[in-house]
Amino acid sequence: MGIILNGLSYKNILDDISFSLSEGDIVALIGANGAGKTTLLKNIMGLAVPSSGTVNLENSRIAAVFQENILDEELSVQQNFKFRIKDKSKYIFSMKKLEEFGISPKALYSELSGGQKRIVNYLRAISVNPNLLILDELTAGIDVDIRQDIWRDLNDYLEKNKSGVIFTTHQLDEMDNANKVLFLEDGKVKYFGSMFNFIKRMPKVKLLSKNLKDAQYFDSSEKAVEFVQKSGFQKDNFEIMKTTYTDLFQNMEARD
Ligand SMILES: Nc1ncnc2c1ncn2[C@@H]1O[C@H](COP(=O)(O)OP(=O)(O)OP(=O)(O)O)[C@@H](O)[C@H]1O
Repeated sequence: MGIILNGLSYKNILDDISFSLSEGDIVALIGANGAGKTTLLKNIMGLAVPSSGTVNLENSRIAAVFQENILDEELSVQQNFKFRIKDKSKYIFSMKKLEEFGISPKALYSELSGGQKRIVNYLRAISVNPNLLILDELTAGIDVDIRQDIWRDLNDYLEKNKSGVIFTTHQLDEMDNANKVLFLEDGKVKYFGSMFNFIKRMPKVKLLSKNLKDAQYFDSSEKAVEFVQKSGFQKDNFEIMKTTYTDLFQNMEARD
């Protein structure tokens, strides 16, 4: 399994995107609203044709979950799966998973909540045993405990199948699951590389103060304290805290 993108551009949305992934890579595709994440995934899937550049998928069996629902609304969940999964053991496995997630196989797909539909879409995707999963906002609008259940299940699948994954999310804590980060800004790659380096290059602490318009970022608490002392901030007028993924993300966007 592998993906190689070479200079992919799409209309005026994506600009000269190149990166490659290999087996077992779990990539967090992040970026602000409208950065081009979904458009990139659709180009990879062949649902949109690049204006220039190439997408090379080597021995990849891809399954995707996009934000739109693609199963038949008027059928039950069970009927939807029966139509799509020919292998009996995979079908039984999917039925078991549905029950683990508390979803009745007999329920009409149209009557499920938005979150339940996404779980069903995810289970349908893994039922075909893909070695590349494309997950666009899989956990959007899903309660935190169910999100954790989905990630536990997905990590279990990945461990057993050595599949690659590209997932988008606005829940930046989900980046913990990734080993690589692809950060898009205005359709361009702002960062592509290991999660480890992504975190390493970012500041460790942030300083908030009524005296500052924006948060200030520092490589160490000592440097933040030095700044506070130099600026003469009063004790109750500032706060120094550890950076979170949200800070990393905002800080990268604010750069250049
Ligand atoms: N079918 C389309 N035709 C024209 N423009 C489109 C189309 N789909 C998306 N766009 C535009 O392309 C840009 C990128 O959209 P895209 O949905 O890929 O962003 P995104 O990063 O996935 O955003 P979000 O986080 O909000 O889902 C946006 O400016 C959007 O308006």
